[in-house]
Amino acid sequence: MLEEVERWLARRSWSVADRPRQQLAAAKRATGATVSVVLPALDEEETVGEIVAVIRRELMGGAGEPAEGGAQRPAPSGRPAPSVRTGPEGGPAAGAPSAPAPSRATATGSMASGSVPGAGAEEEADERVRLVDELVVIDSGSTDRTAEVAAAAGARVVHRDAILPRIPALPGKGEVLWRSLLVTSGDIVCFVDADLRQFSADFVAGIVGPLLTEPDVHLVKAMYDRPLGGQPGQGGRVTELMARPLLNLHWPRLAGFVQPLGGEYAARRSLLEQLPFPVGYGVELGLLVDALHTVGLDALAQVDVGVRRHRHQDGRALGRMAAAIYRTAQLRLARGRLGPPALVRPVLTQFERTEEGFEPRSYEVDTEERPPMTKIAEYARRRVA
Ligand SMILES: O=c1ccn([C@@H]2O[C@H](COP(=O)(O)OP(=O)(O)O[C@H]3O[C@H](CO)[C@@H](O)[C@H](O)[C@H]3O)[C@@H](O)[C@H]2O)c(=O)[nH]1
Ligand SMILES: O=C(O)[C@H](O)COP(=O)(O)O
Repeated sequence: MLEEVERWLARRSWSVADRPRQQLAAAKRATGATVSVVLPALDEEETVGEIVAVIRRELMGGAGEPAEGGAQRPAPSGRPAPSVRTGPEGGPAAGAPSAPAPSRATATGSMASGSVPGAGAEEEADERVRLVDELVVIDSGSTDRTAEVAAAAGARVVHRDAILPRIPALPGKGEVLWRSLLVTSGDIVCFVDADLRQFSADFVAGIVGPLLTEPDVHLVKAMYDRPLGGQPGQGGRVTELMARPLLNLHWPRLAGFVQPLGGEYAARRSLLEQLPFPVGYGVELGLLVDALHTVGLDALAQVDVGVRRHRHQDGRALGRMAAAIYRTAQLRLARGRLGPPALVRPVLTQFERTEEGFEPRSYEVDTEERPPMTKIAEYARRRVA
């Protein structure tokens, strides 16, 4: 792992528990920033309603329901506490150095020093938590009841074809994220997948938080454990098999992202409006690489929001997703969007959830090649003999 990435992990990886919602609400008032949440949705009638309801209830002042009390909420059990540890490269957890991993206090040091005036914890007891100003579901061409369910739960629903009709919509998730910028107005735009199960409002509060409290942060991705078939850490197959190797080898500065493909991320509109959006599943990798080149690594961050459960696609569908991601990378490489000079010995950094957080473990990538056997003297001699 690059030293720059180790430093970034210590500075720019947090846990949702680091920024209580009341503190975020105060920061939001102090800065006057507005927040839009966008849910791209293609046939998500089973899950979209619950996600909309949770966001409205917990982050939009309850929409008629009792407001959250002024006391800071205790962290529910299972809430992530630590963020990312910068540990030894390639070593097991037991081999961790005695030097302390970046603690939560370290990670939030800039907040503690009051980077946003008025963002202290002493807020009025009856302050409602209004972190989200608008919630929009962009219907990506659903044939099920996604639009009705989302509207009934309280979202504004906009069909992709109703946005910018001058340019006919192309299929794909990136297309609707791009179009969403035209029908939302928040200074901060927060994307959340509509297929999440057991959704927690921490997903939104976690990634919007640093954008409200850290003026130098421009894009924040969620990180989480991703179970698959009941097994922790086994989800995110395209992430592990395609995106992470691509990023490590071509953009090693982005190797510290635990979930580079995750669909939950928030960014300043001022950044998003400058970036091209791949229309399909390449959009996350494309935005990450282009954001790196536009605002630099220190303007990017990640926040641990717990566990992500979602609808899993089958292997063939993931193969098509992987191809789109590879193509997105290829286009950026062709445009000269390269990271620092290739590492002499390329490494792959993976992450493992431990009690302390996500622990990076780096492995050398096989890179040596043997010459054709005809170049080997012993082989030539053997043929003569
Ligand atoms: O044409 C589409 C396809 C998907 N979606 C929505 O986009 C979200 C994510 O799509 P999904 O098929 O569930 O993606 P995953 O298989 O979960 O893929 C992961 O990896 C992708 C590639 O980076 C990301 O886009 C996803 O957010 C991320 O969850 C869901 O709300 C979908 O309804 C659309 O709106 N339009
Ligand atoms: O992000 C990914 O890698 C894909 O969404 C696949 O995720 P899954 O393996 O958890 O289905």
